[in-house]
Amino acid sequence: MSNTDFVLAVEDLTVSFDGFKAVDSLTMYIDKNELRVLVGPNGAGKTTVLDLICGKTKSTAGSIKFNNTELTKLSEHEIVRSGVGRKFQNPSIYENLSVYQNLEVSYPKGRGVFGSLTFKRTKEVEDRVRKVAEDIMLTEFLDMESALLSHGQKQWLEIGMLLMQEPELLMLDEPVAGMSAKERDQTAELLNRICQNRSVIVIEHDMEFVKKIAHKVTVLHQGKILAEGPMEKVQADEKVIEVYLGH
Ligand SMILES: Nc1ncnc2c1ncn2[C@@H]1O[C@H](COP(=O)(O)OP(=O)(O)OP(=O)(O)O)[C@@H](O)[C@H]1O
Repeated sequence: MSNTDFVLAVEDLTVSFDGFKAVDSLTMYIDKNELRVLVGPNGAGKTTVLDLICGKTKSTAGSIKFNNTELTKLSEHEIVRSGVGRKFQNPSIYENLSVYQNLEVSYPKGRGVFGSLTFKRTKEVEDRVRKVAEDIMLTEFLDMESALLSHGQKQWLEIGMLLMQEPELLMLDEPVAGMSAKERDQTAELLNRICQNRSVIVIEHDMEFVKKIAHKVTVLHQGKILAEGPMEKVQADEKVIEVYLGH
């Protein structure tokens, strides 16, 4: 299979911090419309992998190809523009704006100083806002000030703000942290819905949640892949059991 069959092809990716390899010769391929979950004990390198993909951290060696474009040579900004969206753990929404406005300002043309000055609410933007609001279950809250949303709804809004840019690859770091059981179920449905049109990489510790969303799971340990495959296979893997039970 050539690299062009994958949305994302990570090959021999390594990053050293003062000689310590946080990610060590990692090779991983993500398919179109795949939902991949990265799991692993604390310090395994999960966040660093996402930092490398979005350009926040520069690699020491190796390659990251997104639709066959080499990302390791691009700036964070260029990576976003090429179609990679990243959500960090803490929501960064504009609390004093309505849900509608938060989505609206995230529309690519409305971005930047020049963009916001010349920005007009067009039908295209409005249609996108409404579609995204539906995807993130916030249609009824479009006019509400975002500060008044629940913690879970704020997380969904931030996912929505990323969806406004129609990323082909979306990366989420522990999206259900702090959510209620019901919100977790709803988030699983949300993710299953949005990966129909894009690839998604999620870092997650909650194994019940992982089971509900993962097409495939990659287990990281000390910067390397310990196991990879469907959840049932990975859960039964002796190396994985060993690492998780800490023997
Ligand atoms: N900028 C940095 N400088 C030095 N060391 C770093 C840096 N970023 C990460 N590390 C180290 O790399 C290792 C991997 O960290 P990382 O945050 O990627 O792990 P993780 O799997 O996401 O863990 P957690 O589940 O706790 O978030 C850790 O030992 C961490 O201390």
